[in-house]
Amino acid sequence: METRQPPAPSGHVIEVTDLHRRYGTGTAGYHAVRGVDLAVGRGELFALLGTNGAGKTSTLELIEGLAAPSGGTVRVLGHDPYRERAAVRPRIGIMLQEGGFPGDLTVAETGRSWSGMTSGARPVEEALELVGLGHRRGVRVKQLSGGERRRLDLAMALLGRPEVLFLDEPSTGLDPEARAAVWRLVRELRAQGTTVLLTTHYLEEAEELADRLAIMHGGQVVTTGTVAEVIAGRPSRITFELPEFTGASLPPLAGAELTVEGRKVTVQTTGLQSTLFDLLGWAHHHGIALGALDARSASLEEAFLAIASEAAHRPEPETPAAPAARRRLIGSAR
Ligand SMILES: Nc1ncnc2c1ncn2[C@@H]1O[C@H](COP(=O)(O)OP(=O)(O)OP(=O)(O)O)[C@@H](O)[C@H]1O
Repeated sequence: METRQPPAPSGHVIEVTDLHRRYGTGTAGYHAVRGVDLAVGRGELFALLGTNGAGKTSTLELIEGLAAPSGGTVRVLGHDPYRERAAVRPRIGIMLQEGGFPGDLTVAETGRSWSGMTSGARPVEEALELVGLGHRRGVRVKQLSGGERRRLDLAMALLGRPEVLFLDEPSTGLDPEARAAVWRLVRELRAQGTTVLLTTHYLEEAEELADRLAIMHGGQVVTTGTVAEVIAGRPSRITFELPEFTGASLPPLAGAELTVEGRKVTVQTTGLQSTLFDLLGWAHHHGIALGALDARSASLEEAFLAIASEAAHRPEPETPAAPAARRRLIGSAR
C-alpha cells in the first residue's frame, strides 16, 4: 500500500490565481494567458476547453510546473510546481501533446527507461496493459501508429500511479474504439480518486468525462461550471422547411426567435416543449407538412460555439506589461 500525502490545506488539489504567461518581449511579445483563476478539488475531473490558440496548453504547462508564470500563483498539492518541483513531480503524471520518446527504442524499453526515472512506478507491463499496448511491447516506437503513440504517452504518464494526472488532448488521433477505451480508463482512474485536468477539442469528451469545465478564449476563462451549468439558459433549436406554397403566415411563438431564409426556418427557444406544441398545432390546423423537422435541446457544442462567438466580439483586453523580474522566462518552454 502506498502512503498518500495529505491534501492541500484549502482542499483544492490545484489552485490557480490570476495566472499570466507572456511569450517574448516588447511589441513582438504575446500575452497568451491573461489572469486565469481555477480551482480543482481532489478526485475531480476538470476539462479546459477553448478555441485554437485560446491559451489552454500555455496554462496547463504552468500548472504542470514546466515553466514559471509571468504573474500570478499556481499551487498543486499545496506546492508551487515550478519552484518546488521535487515535491510535486513524483505525485503527478503528465501526458504532453507530443511525448517525444526515442523512435529506436521498443515500447517495453521505453517503459523500462521511463520506469527507472519514476519513483514508486507500477510494473511496465501493467501500465502497457492498462492502455491496451501489451501486445505491442516488442515494437519500436517509430513503428507505432499515431494512436498507439498517444496510448504509449498515456501509459508513461500512469507509470508513477499519479495522484494528479494532466492530459493534453489525450484522445487526439485515436479511432473511436481506442477513444472509448481511454475514456473508460480515465473514468476508472477518477473513480480510484485520481484528480484529472485535461484539455480537449472534443466537446463530447468533456460532456462524457468532466465534473466541471472552463472555456478559455483569448487567454482568459470566459465560462466555468458543470456541463449543465454551462448549457443552462442556452436556447433549444427547432429547424424545418416550409412547403413551396403556404397560404398561412408563420404563427407568433411566445418567447421564441424566428429566422427565415427562403423556405428554411430556424426557431430558437428556451421553452422547447411549448414552442413545439404551438408550432405543430399551427401546422396541423393549416394542413402544412413541415419538411426536415428537427428539434433539439441545447448541447455543450452549441453553448461552446455561442460563448466563443460572444467572446470573439468583445474588445481585446489591455495587455499589462510583463514584470521585469520575469522577463528572463519569456519565450521558454515550447
Ligand atoms: N513559444 C511561444 N512563443 C510565442 N507565442 C506562443 C508560444 N507558444 C504559444 N504561443 C501563442 O500563445 C497562444 C496560446 O497558445 P496555446 O498553445 O496555449 O493555445 P491552445 O489553446 O492550447 O491552442 P490549441 O488548441 O491550438 O492547441 C497562441 O496564440 C500561440 O500562438
